[in-house]
Amino acid sequence: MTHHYRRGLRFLGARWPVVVRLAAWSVVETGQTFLMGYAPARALDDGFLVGRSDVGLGWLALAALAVLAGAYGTSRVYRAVAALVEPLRDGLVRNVVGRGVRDGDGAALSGLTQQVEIARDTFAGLVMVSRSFLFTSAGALVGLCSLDPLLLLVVAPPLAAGVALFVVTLRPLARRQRTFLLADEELASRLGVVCAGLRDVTAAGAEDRVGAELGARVDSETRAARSLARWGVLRVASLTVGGQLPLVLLLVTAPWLLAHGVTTGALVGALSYVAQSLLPALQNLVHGLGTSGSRLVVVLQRLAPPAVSAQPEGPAAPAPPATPSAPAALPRPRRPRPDPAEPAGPARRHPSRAEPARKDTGRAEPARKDRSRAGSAPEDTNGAAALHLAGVTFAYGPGSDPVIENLDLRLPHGTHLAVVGPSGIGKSTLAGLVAGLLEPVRGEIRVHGHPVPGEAAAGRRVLIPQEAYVFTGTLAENLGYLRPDPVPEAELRAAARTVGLDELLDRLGGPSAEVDPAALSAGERQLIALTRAYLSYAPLALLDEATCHLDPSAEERAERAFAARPGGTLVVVAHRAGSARRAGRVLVMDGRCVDLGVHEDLLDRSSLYRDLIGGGPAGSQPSLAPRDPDGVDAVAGPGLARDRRHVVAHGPVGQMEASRDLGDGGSGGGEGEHAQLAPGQRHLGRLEEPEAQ
Ligand SMILES: Nc1ncnc2c1ncn2[C@@H]1O[C@H](COP(=O)(O)OP(=O)(O)OP(=O)(O)O)[C@@H](O)[C@H]1O
Repeated sequence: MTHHYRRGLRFLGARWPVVVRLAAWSVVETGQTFLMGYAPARALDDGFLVGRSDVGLGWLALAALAVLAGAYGTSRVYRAVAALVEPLRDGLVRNVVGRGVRDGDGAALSGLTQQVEIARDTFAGLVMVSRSFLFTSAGALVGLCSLDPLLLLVVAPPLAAGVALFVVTLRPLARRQRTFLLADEELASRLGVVCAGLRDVTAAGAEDRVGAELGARVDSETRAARSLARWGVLRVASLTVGGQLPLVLLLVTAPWLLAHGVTTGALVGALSYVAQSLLPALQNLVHGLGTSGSRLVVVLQRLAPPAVSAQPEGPAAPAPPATPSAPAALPRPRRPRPDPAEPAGPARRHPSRAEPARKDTGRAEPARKDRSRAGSAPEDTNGAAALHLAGVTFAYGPGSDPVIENLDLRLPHGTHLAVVGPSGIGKSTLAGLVAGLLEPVRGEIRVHGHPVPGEAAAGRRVLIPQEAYVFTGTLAENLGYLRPDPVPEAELRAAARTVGLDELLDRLGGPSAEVDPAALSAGERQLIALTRAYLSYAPLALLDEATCHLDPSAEERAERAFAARPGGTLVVVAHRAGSARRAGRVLVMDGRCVDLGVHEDLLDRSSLYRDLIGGGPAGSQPSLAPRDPDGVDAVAGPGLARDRRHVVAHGPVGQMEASRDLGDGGSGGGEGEHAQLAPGQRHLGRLEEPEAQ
């Protein structure tokens, strides 16, 4: 900080003519301070108290003239201050613009020029308050002395003690003020970054980490504020001792002063000096220097050329942020950093609003570059299913009804499962549970034998939600986002062709074309998200209405692409009937009941499924989402998969418990078992798919 004081003195020294002009006009301004106490004293003693009203009025008129002269002086003072402050501003602007042009950082430049304005205003304020205190106290002390030196004896010691106390506390207080300011700015800038990137935070499952980081910053600001407040008490004490104690002393010692020749007028004049000049000037000094001084130091430190910028003082002082407009930010999408993918706590968010499990897919197992090996998963527990839910129960709150209750589900590698059910029944919740975005209250979920949540499981599944996440960057960056290694262009183009992104890829100008997410349609964003997931090494793909903005043929192409991924397993939260018909298995969710089967069988036995699929002209693509405006009532089209190999289902908890015994005996799966069911009747037992497809 001393460095800044020295620079400040050098700055003032180089402009001594302006400083002299400022002092001269301050003297004119101070004339009114002197007369503020002296004139009433003379008006009383020489005028009104001795019956000479004309003299009294004359002194008062002189005081009024002094106020006018003082006002003129003040206006000239402002000009002189401007002449002092503007060069500072010009110098700072030259400095930051030079840096901005050199570094080519426009955002930082705009932030810094804003700070230059703050520096200029703060500096002007400082010049005004310190100058005002200097000249006001000089005028008042000279006035007191001319009235009676005894008055000086009463007023000067506490004033000196107050100023001394203030000076002593100035540095520690400024340091704390600075720490607080930095903590406050840092918190504000981090909040700015986090708020703008909430989507990314959710996408990365980083709420806990970001929350903890922000919490630590809030705590650090609170600590800084407390420490500042403690030192602020001393500042108030200096004000009390220097400004208010003289008033009290003047009143208490009044009899003694009068007995020692001080006149009534002089006493009134002294009170006027203290109450109207010294106290306000001291107040301004204490508040102005204490607050603006440290603010100026902080801002100057930031604006100073790096070579001369001082290190923050004090052990608790955090490093200043890079700039307010370009703070050290969250990982930017263009240069993604691996993030912990698995949220640790219980249910926190709606999965359909979440983003794909990002880098976790590749990061968990970076060596697995061979797509054909993805499904074989050599590290997986022997014989493990692609997805296994055992007794999974989930509720959104401790007092809420479970959305999913005691669900068992086992999908072998290569399964293509469609999940259907009325709106709000829990399809996205199921996807969120498998994706590790939500944590079951009870039960266990495993992906390729690895527990969810867990890093190994995170590396083996990818969730594509309805809201496709596309960021500003090149198409290749967007598409390769879930891959730890660079994606060869040929592979990228092949994936785009398979999923149905090729047309957009060509239209945008190839993989290196910049993507403006706002300029894309929702369907185009979905195609990008789908291709990105397709390119990932995660063998289990969860499509949660991820194709709802595509037309039926584009949806079919994308789903078939995922279903055909070697070793890949596909779970589709179906948006249209076509998705259910295409899938090898369909899971019908109906509150606490679920029903698992093949499309044809479900049509036979599940009235809910029939309702969801609807009845209409053959070949149409009815929507499974009742709220979907595109939904058309239609019968399931031709070409249905007539796979009746296996159907098992379970009912509500009680029934299921009872049925397990039953089911264990009879759930070997197969047509015979299914044939025993009347249409629409639920088959009670454990939800399980045979390993063989
Ligand atoms: N974050 C949340 N907090 C509390 N309740 C939630 C939350 N997200 C979903 N729910 C509730 O959980 C139930 C299941 O929601 P979910 O989104 O899983 O249904 P869905 O079958 O996917 O519906 P849709 O087809 O409309 O997307 C609904 O009643 C929903 O209101």
